[in-house]
Amino acid sequence: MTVHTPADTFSFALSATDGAARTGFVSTPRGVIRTPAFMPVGTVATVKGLYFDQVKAAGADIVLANTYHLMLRPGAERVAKLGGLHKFMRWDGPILTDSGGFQVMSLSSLRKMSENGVTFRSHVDGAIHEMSPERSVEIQGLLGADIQMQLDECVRLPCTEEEAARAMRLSLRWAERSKRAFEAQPKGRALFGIVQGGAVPALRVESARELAGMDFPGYSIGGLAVGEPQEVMLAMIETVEPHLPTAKPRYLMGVGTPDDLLESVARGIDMFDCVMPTRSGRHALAFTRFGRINLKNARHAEDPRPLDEESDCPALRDYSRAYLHHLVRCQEMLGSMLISWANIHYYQQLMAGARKAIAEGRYGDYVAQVKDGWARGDL
Ligand SMILES: Nc1cc(CSc2ncc[nH]2)c2nc(N)[nH]c(=O)c2c1
Repeated sequence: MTVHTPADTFSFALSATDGAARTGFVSTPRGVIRTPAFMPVGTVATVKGLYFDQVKAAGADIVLANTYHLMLRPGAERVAKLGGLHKFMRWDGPILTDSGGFQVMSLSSLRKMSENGVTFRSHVDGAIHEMSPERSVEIQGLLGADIQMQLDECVRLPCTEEEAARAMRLSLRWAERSKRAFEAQPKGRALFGIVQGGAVPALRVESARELAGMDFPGYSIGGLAVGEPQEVMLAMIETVEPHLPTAKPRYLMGVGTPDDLLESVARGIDMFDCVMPTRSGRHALAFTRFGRINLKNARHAEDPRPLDEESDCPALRDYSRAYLHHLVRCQEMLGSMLISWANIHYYQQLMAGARKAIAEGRYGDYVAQVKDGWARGDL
C-alpha cells in the first residue's frame, strides 16, 4: 500500500489495530515510516559498521542521530554549512534526532541542571556548553532532522517521588519552550513531547495529559529503559497509553530487546530505537529466529551452518558460524560488521512480521510463534 502525502506535511495514519497493538504509517516530506518501526541508531551520523544502503535494504525507513554528539563534533553549524545531515551522511530518508539532555546526563562530566537548561563539559575536548530547550531545537533544525525531540530531563531509576516530580514538571516547562522555539522551523518537520514521571503512575498520567493538551504531532515515552525491570517498563506503558491520543504516534525511547519490542507493540507503541543490535554486533552477539547466539563460544569453531539459511540477508544466510567465530576470535572488524548487519536485519524483519500480523488480526499468535522459535533455540 503506498501512502501519498503533500511534500511539506507530517502526518500519521492508522491502518489496523489488534487489541492495543497498531499498524500504520508516519508520513514525512522525506518518506513514509511503516509502524511498528524499529529505528537504527546512527549516533555520530553513522549506523556503526553498516553502509546506509544496507540499512535501507534491511527494511529501515528512518534512522536516528544524536544532537549531543553532533553539536560537539563536527558542530551543528558546520553540518548546516555542508548541506545538512541527510546530505552529509548520504541518507535521504527521514531522520529523528534526540534533544541531547539524556546524553549529557550519561556522557558528560561537570553538568549543572537549571531552569534555563543544562550546562556541561564536553567529553570530547572539555569545552563548556549551554543547552537550553531553544538551543536544542535550533541544533536539531540546523541538522535538518525530520522528527525532533523536546529537551527533557530523564531521571535515573530508582529515584524518589519528589525527584521524579521535579524532573517531570521541569520537562513540561521545557516542552512549552521547545514547542515555541520549533515554530520557526520549515513545515513538514515534527517535534515530539516526551512523557516523564519515573515509575510513579500519577506522575506519568500528569505528564501525558499535560503534553496531550499541548497538541504535539507525536509523543515519546522517556525515562524508561534506564535499568528498571521489564515489568516496570511495561506497567508504565500501560499507565501512560490511555492518556495519549490514538491518532498520534507513540515512540518508546531507547528500547530494546526483541522481547521488549514485541511486548511494547502489544501495549500500543509504534516506534522504537536502541543501540542493542549494533552494540551487540560489536560484542559477537547475534539475534536470530532461534534466539541469541554468542559467536565467541568455541562450540561454533567448526559449524559450517550460517546463522539462518532461510534469511534473505547475506550476513545471516551466506557466512558460516565457523567463519564468524574465527573473525570474532581474531578481533577482525568484518566480524562486527557482519553480526551488526545480521542484527539490524533481524530487528527489521521482526517489526515487518509484527506489522503484517496486526493487519491480519493475529498478533498474539505471531508473538507466541516468535517466542517459540527462541525457546526451541539453536538446534
Ligand atoms: N532510555 C532513554 C533513552 C533516550 C535516548 S533515545 C536515543 N537517542 C539517540 C539514540 N537513541 C532518552 N532520550 C531522551 N531525550 N529522554 C529519555 O527519557 C530517554 C530515555
